[in-house]
Amino acid sequence: MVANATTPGADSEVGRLRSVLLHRPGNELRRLTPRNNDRLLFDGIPWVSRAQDEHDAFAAALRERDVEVLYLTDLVTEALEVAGAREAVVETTLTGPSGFDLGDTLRTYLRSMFEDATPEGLTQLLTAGVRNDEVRSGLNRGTLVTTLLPDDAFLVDPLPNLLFTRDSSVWLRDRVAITSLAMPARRRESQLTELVYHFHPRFAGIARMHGHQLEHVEGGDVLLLGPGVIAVGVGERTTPAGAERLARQAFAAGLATTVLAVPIAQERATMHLDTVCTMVDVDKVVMYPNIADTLVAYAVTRRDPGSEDLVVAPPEPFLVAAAKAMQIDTLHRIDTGLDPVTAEREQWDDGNNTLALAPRLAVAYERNDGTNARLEEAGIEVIRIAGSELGSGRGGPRCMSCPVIREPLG
Ligand SMILES: NC(=O)NCCC[C@H](N)C(=O)O
Repeated sequence: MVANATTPGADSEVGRLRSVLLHRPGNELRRLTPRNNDRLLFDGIPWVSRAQDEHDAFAAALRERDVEVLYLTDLVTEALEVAGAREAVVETTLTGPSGFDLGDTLRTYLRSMFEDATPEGLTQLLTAGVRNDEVRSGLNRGTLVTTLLPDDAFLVDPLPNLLFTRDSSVWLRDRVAITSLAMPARRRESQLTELVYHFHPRFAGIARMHGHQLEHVEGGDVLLLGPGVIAVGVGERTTPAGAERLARQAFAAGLATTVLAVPIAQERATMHLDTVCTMVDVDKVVMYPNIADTLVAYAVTRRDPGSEDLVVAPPEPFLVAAAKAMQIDTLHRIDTGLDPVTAEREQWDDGNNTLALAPRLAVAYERNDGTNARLEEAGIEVIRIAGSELGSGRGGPRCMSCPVIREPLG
């Protein structure tokens, strides 16, 4: 089954976007302070109401182009109404690695707090987290844990990076892969996407793959280059083992014939493949030129249909390997900037991180003048959005969106 206007699924980066999952920034951003922002993966302290305005304008630009906007927190709240959902998420939040530092008394207290909350209230607790000083007064005698932890210790971490819905799930044709996020500050995010895709009635019967407890894969590293061709960045966030398992699963489910494993430098500027390269047309990418000549891909295929054995080809220049796998003559590259300094500045500000709404129609941050001009010279219509506050988390329009329905390319 391939996506049509109503069936969830996406099999390309540029097919007409019909439905998208976003997260409107909320109280979880109000948790950021100069002492925790590095650990929580923000480069500064965003002005929250302005970030919300910018995000609302992003959502409005999508709706104007007939894209349905789904909000993650609405889906979580609705999923929590379904029998079994609350118990499942309370368990994954308070036990196992996420609840390791709580101790039994506090865990019991938080469990009853979570069980008594309304669905909206529980969504708030799960997204904005819980600070020590918020519960200490409610506990009669306190616990050793609440007594010894500082006031501002998080008993349940806030999730400011929920803003980047791209990373915690990814649709591959008619299946959704629940990802496994590498950074401790983001690991709980895919407990929420798991909750939504498991329990929300809208996704009943949808096949799920990968899994939040498996090897690390993040959606920002996964690019659906064309029918049957998936590129997977391998670096800070997606491990070689994560890419290998995703490739195996994609082959087994008939979702791909070639997976391109693309090593990227393990550093913040290149945390995901979509920070250096996104598609803006069926045969065009906007790409960070400073690495364009050194980026390589290892084409991974199956030895033969039905076989578990993978064949890994020697590395080739990324654009060459991609064009070959996509069976096109050339995958054209539009550079982020003409000179290396502009290119580096605009790559940092997510000039490469565009969201295609259709072939040759892309949403981009307005601040990247050079890149946007070059996109337009290349025949791409650019929908500019403000991102001064949104960008403080280091992610652009692609990072902030998870396509749920894209029409197949005609
Ligand atoms: N796909 C993306 O590149 N997402 C951006 C994620 C930014 C977030 N602050 C992070 O460090 O994970």
